[in-house]
Amino acid sequence: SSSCAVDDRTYSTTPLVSFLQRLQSEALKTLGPNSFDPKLYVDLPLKKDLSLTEAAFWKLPRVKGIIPENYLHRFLEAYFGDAGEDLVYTEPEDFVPEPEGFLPKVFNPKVRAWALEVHSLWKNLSRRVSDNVKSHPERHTLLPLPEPLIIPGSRFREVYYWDSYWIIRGLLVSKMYDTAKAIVNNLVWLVDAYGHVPNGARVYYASRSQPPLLSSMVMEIYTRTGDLEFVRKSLPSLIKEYTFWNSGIHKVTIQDLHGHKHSLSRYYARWNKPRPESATIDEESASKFLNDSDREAFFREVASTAETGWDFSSRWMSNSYDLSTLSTTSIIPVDLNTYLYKEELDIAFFAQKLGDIETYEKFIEASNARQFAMRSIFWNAEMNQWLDYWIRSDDCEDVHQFDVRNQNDRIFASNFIPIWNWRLTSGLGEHSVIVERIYESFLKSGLLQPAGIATSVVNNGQQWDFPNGWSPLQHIIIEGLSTAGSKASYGLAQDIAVRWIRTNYAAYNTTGAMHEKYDVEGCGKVGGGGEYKPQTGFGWSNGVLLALLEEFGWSSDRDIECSS
Ligand SMILES: OC[C@H]1O[C@H](O[C@H]2O[C@H](CO)[C@@H](O)[C@H](O)[C@H]2O)[C@H](O)[C@@H](O)[C@@H]1O
Repeated sequence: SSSCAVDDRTYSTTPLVSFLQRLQSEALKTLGPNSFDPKLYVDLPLKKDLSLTEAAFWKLPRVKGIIPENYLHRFLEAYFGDAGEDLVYTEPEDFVPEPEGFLPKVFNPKVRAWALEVHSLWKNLSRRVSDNVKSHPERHTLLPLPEPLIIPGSRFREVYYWDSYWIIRGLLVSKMYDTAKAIVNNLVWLVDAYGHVPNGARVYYASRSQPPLLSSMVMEIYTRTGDLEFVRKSLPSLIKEYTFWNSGIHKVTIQDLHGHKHSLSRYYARWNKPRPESATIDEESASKFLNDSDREAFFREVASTAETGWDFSSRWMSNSYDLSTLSTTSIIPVDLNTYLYKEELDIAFFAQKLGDIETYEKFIEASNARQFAMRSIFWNAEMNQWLDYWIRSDDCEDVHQFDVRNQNDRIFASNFIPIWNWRLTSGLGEHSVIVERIYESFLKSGLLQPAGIATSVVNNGQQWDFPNGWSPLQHIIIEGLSTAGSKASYGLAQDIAVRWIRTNYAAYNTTGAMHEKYDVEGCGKVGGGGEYKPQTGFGWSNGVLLALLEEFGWSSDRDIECSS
């Protein structure tokens, strides 16, 4: 990690989070590591004031420094509600069992019945913040979002930033426009409160964000509903969020070989301690660091990696098999800049619709500059992929000098994320030729597997690596391939969608659930690896499934079962 002097101010933690983290660490000593989920403890709502709770905690007996299990259980019961209790179930008002015009291209009766079941899962995932949080915010780590919301599911019992984009894509297929707008209104509320959208709607997530897709959410909703008033209300927050990503520690300047200076963005959390939701794990991972400043630098990389949404992945490690080599803050990521490019175009579009020509022109100019920057810094014409750029850890200049050897030529699904917006290929050559090259490069990459697109080609046990496939990455690449304007790449998009839908279906039949991630080596296999047990529910997988079924349909004579 970098030893350069940077603005390393961090968020301060709250007394409640510090206490719950202490409880988490004591609970681990009592209960042991088997099936221990550290996040549970920082999600516990207090029944009484913190001072009373803390006083009772310190009075608990300890045997050889450990709280006996029966005492711990009694204490938890007396002083805390259940994790997740501060969110209450609420039936979405715009839910109907079979919306009019639902999935008109899905004819196969089995697939239709299943899609309707997945559609009905929105009801399971629908919540609102309980009144207790509003009356006693200091007893909860949950943030008091004003409107109804949809959670990813299982241990992810609160709103997540980038998950919400695919949840909204699915809600739009389900014609649940009000629920989709409520999600955006909540995120806008968060931008107004924090200046950015936190990773998730818990106070312990506030020091970092997640991949910025807020403008994309507004765009999808606008495209479906034409609601310009909704755009007008959201636009100031989109601009505020844009500033967060393009200033201060998130902004990096790099000079190319022709002397052009480019501004690009990176992930960078304002946090240099263990992540509260995984503090026991982070403490353990940091045990090899002997001095405080190395530990702090490592914790900063861990939190910044959580900001990427890809936590954790060899993509952020200089040694693919060693988590302690995380270097996220020294990496300029292809996907983040693709999302920001889109944000610039979206803001320009909205501003033009609203007659704000000055903002329109400013954001068109910004998008042109980022397009040029991405072409100059990320594009690799030999591989026909966009590669993350690594800033050397000893390069402390304000302006970094481009060196092609600092492009990371390892293979990740993110190397193809820019195809989500084909305007990013302008200046690279004739469109049809570039499409063909990228298409070939993707086919040769090793990412395409029997059940979908792998996240990387390295199997190191991390969850954002091989053999896991994640719905958001399938969706972006499929959408990119399908909009390239080439028959072959549309065919490939459809082929990947069919593989993904089949694997989701097979796993749903055997497990009764939609999953957070899948193992793409074989049809019907669910994902694994990482620091927590695989989760079900699952917001973004449901959203992507519905969006793919809407785009590609399913004919009555196409089998849904895994093909042998
Ligand atoms: O508790 C560990 C980490 O869990 C989250 O990350 C994973 O789940 C999120 C919700 O589906 C998803 O947005 C993220 O991409 C996943 O890696 C959380 O976002 C992390 O910040 C947290 O440390």
